[in-house]
Amino acid sequence: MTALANQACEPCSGNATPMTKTEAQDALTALPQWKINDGDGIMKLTRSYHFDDFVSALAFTQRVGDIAEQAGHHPMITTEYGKTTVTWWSHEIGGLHQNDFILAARTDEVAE
Ligand SMILES: C[C@H](O)[C@H](O)[C@H]1CNC2=NC(N)=NC(=O)C2=N1
Repeated sequence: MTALANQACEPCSGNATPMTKTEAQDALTALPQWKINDGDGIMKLTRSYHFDDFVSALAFTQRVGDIAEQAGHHPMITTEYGKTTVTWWSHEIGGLHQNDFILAARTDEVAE
């Protein structure tokens, strides 16, 4: 498990400050396959994973769901034939928090 994936998540609290764009870009260096998009004005961390079929994409989706439930922090997941897209952000603060980067790293850990 990578150092980032092994970090403890902080409890989600509405009074945390969202990362600045610079802070998010810096944190992104630890997650080279991930992208930051803020098309709707909220910075989000996203990556697509490719699989041979729908069943594999769905099984990965469940593994990500297990990570989320364990952490109490949840992504948006789109699952289709051969592809699962995972997007992390912190709803309560309307942006990115270190928790999102930790959980993105944990997501990479369960992608076979
Ligand atoms: C009550 C519950 O713990 C909170 O609503 C959690 C649930 N999961 C969450 N997931 C994400 N990504 N952001 C949140 O702010 C969040 N809040």
